[in-house]
Amino acid sequence: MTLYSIRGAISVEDNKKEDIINAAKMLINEIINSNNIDPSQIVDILFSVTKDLDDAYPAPAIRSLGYDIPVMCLQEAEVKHSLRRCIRVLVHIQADEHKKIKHVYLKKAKILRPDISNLKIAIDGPAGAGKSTVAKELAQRLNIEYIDTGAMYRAVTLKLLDKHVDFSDTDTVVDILNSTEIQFENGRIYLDNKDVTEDIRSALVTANVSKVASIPEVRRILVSLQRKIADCKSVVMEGRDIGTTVLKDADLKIFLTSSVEIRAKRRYEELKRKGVKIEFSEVIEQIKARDLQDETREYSPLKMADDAHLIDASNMSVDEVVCHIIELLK
Ligand SMILES: Nc1ncnc2c1ncn2[C@@H]1O[C@H](COP(=O)(O)OP(=O)(O)OP(=O)(O)O)[C@@H](O)[C@H]1O
Ligand SMILES: Nc1ccn([C@H]2C[C@H](O)[C@@H](COP(=O)(O)O)O2)c(=O)n1
Repeated sequence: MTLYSIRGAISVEDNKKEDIINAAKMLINEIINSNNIDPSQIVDILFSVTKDLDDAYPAPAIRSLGYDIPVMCLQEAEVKHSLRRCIRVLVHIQADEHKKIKHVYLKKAKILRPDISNLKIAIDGPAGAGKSTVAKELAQRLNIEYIDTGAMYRAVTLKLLDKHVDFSDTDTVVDILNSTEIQFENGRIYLDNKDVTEDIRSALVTANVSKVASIPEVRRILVSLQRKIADCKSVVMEGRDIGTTVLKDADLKIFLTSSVEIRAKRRYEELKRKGVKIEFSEVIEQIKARDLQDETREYSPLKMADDAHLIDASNMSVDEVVCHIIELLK
């Protein structure tokens, strides 16, 4: 017999008896199911609750599930800025067989262990809104993966341009896509095993990517790949249709924007820093043209998901935006 410890946590909507009991039940059921436990293997259960949950103890959830297991409830240590309305649990089990333990974090409590909780954050918005800057920083702070879906459309565009493919020749576009490999590694993007991180930012790719991104077959293939990437790990994924199409069930959806003048100014300054010679008027026209094409395409256009949080970052620093998103996660 081996003794195993399983950790878990769940957030509770309101400080109401029913919500507390239901959340505790959901947490225990998920721990049992995802660890393939026979309830007779459970030795004891220790719950802790944050101070703001005082309408009921979570312990009755165990009895209402029909289990006769020793249970204890404690108050969690109060720590500044920590997750509110949260039930944490420690479950001890004894088993003859070897078990690979899965700790379970549900709802907003995923923020307690983003590394293991399949947390999905979707960030959408128009061109130059700061999506990649914010998504990268957020992913780094949460220690989870950052996926730039725009880079995937750019990589496909680069390949089609290199092969001089007519974008309206759908059969050839699909054939090429089906034999294309796109991978992210250490912040770099690889197209058929070649590092194309810089090449996909060229003016030619930028001018053509919206056209390629409006081809339904291209979107279908890339959306499926994006879902596969997010399937078994925590991600911050950014693009144009993440909240509306790719990750409809995301834990948090952000629609990030700024005025078109501010977006153009920031992009213009960025290009100047990189030594690119371009007029401000051209940058603003490019941004407007890309927005128009992304917003008006027939298939999966850029739009805010109904359940997304709107953030206008016109007067916010990157740090302010990231901190605001972390607060929304709690
Ligand atoms: N809140 C902010 N304050 C100041 N500068 C910002 C802010 N957010 C982003 N930037 C700057 O604006 C520029 C555009 O940001 P970024 O490339 O992240 O936008 P994006 O939405 O990913 O753009 P695209 O859709 O074209 O890929 C960058 O130079 C970035 O450093
Ligand atoms: N999920 C996505 C991501 C990107 N696109 C399109 C829209 C852009 O014009 C282009 C490049 O994106 P960027 O690198 O500028 O973020 O790709 C999309 O349609 N859907």
